[in-house]
Amino acid sequence: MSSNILHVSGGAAADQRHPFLVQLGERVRSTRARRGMTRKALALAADVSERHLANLEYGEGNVSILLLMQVASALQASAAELLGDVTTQSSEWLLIRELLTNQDEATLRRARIALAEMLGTASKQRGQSCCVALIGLRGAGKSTLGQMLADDLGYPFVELSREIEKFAGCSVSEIQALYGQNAYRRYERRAVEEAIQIYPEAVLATPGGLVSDAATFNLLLGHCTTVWLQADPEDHMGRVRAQGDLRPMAASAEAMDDLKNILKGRSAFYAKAQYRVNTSEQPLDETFVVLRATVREALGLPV
Ligand SMILES: Nc1ncnc2c1ncn2[C@@H]1O[C@H](COP(=O)(O)OP(=O)(O)OP(=O)(O)O)[C@@H](O)[C@H]1O
Ligand SMILES: O=C(O)C1=C[C@@H](O)[C@@H](O)[C@H](O)C1
Ligand SMILES: [Mg+2]
Repeated sequence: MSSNILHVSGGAAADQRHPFLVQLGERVRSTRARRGMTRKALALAADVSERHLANLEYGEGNVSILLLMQVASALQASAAELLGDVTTQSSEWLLIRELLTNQDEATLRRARIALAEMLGTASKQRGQSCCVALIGLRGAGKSTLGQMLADDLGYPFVELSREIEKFAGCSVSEIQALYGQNAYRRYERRAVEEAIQIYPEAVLATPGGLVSDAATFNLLLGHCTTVWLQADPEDHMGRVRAQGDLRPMAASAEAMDDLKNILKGRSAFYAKAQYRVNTSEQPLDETFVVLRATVREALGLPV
């Protein structure tokens, strides 16, 4: 349905209103009712005309983002609440959001860990898991150092990308090309679920993009001892290039900028790992010494 036929009112014409705008209007009305505000009072507080507000409430007219922000602010609600974000859809959700709003990162982290334990997405056992997951961007050294670490610990080494390819019966790039990114993420989730179920002790090399799926990453954080293998952008690029593989920066004239942006966008997620080892500070064998000591100490094994 085209969105330029929205200035209609009532009766059969109401059928032409876009369902999203109708629901948006209903949420504005119900939030206003919850706040005990008349339309007139809200219009005044939001500095919009009553006519405009009525259009919004009846889903007639494609409201501008700025006007929506004004209305949300006057209702002391978030724009997400008016837009119908899942985290605003019940009284419990709203109360939980309120509890977490304005908390610092450290408190939010404690809340996430407590929730994961309560909801069963974290391992029941307290302390460090013997399933060690290495995370980081492409070329961080997850496969190379992961195999070395597994050999040293006497644990199986699990390359999650290979597990994904086994489930799918084709390569990672074929999964992405043939079935799309969402299907790939489902395979990735399944590979993590199976690995943590099958192996009480293992070293997992994870795909670099895993952190972009919050549910899969929560699962990993809840069940594994996690290490972020960090590197400078130049090293990520140099190592990936040396392997003759330019994904995910292929076909980009500004490959380095892309890589830096990906790293910047993901760093806050990679940083949720319990430990981090900087692989750019020393050559491979010395990095392994640092990683080995970090993991052995975490697992309570002799260094
Ligand atoms: N200090 C170092 N730490 C880790 N790897 C290093 C270091 N110096 C050089 N390398 C080299 O960098 C490469 C890292 O590639 P590797 O395939 O292990 O990364 P990866 O994180 O598994 O990447 P991908 O996400 O593409 O699977 C290896 O060839 C390794 O020998
Ligand atoms: O860093 C990335 O975005 C990716 C890395 C690969 O391991 C795969 O996860 C996928 O090809 C995407
Ligand atoms: Mg690898």
